[in-house]
Amino acid sequence: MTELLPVAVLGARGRMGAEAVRAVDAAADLELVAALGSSDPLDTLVSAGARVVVDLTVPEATADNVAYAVEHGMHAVVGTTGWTAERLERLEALLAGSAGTGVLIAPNFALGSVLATAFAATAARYFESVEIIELHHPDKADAPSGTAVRTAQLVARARAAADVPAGPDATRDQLDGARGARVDGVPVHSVRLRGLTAHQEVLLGSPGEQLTIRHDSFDRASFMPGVLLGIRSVAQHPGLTVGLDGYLDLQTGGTGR
Ligand SMILES: NC(=O)C1=CN([C@@H]2O[C@H](COP(=O)(O)OP(=O)(O)OC[C@H]3O[C@@H](n4cnc5c(N)ncnc54)[C@H](O)[C@@H]3O)[C@@H](O)[C@H]2O)C=CC1
Ligand SMILES: O=C(O)C1=N[C@H](C(=O)O)C[C@H](O)C1
Repeated sequence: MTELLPVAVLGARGRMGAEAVRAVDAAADLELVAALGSSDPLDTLVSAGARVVVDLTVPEATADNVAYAVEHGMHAVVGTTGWTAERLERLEALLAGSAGTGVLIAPNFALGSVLATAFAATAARYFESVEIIELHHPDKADAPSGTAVRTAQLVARARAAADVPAGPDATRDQLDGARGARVDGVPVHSVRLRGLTAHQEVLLGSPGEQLTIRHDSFDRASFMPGVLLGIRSVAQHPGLTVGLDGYLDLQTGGTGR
């Protein structure tokens, strides 16, 4: 009989965590050995024998959770937002001393979203203007979304590599925030609206034309194939991978930091 892969979920009683618990439970090759909430001790991960830890918690907790997993030789699959450049650098330093341990930080587990971001990065060099609108449910803790930040970073990277100048913008703001936040120079606008789940539009404009790249997650089920792919693949990808595209055969140039 093939051995089951022991998996723990952190944030197990949250919206994403509860969905991940169900997905792991339903997978014939995985065994859910721990499902932890905010008041459960991390030591449980060791006593339960977890090999892969899935973190779906909050930006304030995720870095310490992942550090604990890495320090104890467990791989981590992370969907939680809030991974700044400084946090990623600290994690990379930690991973340098833990040969063989893999961490996947996936701003978005939905395949359509990963593709939409890749398409946006590909298109970005061909248009004068690029702006991002992300739209989410109003219980979301953070803005802008991790997906929008990642998309803006990859768009900016692609435009810089092709020497595309900043988009034209003669507007003077009459109110702070009217033009959104800038992520690496790309305007990002955040909508929070009851009824929504997770949505994003990348608007690309040039004289006389517009390309809109839109992705919609209508249900958190959309994230589960990506979560399962991450769990099953993370051990084969030692070190840090940012973006599920790092585990897929996409030509985005967007993997890594
Ligand atoms: N990468 C992706 O595809 C997706 C990522 N997310 C991100 O995942 C995170 C969670 O999102 P939701 O489930 O909607 O939030 P949520 O608020 O429903 O769930 C978070 C859960 O984490 C728990 N928690 C807080 N600190 C903890 C700790 N130290 N240990 C264990 N549990 C802890 C909370 O009590 C809560 O139950 C957010 O950062 C969100 O942006 C959400 C959807 C998809
Ligand atoms: O909080 C959410 O819901 C989501 N968070 C992630 C993000 O911030 O990008 C992924 C997805 O957009 C849903």
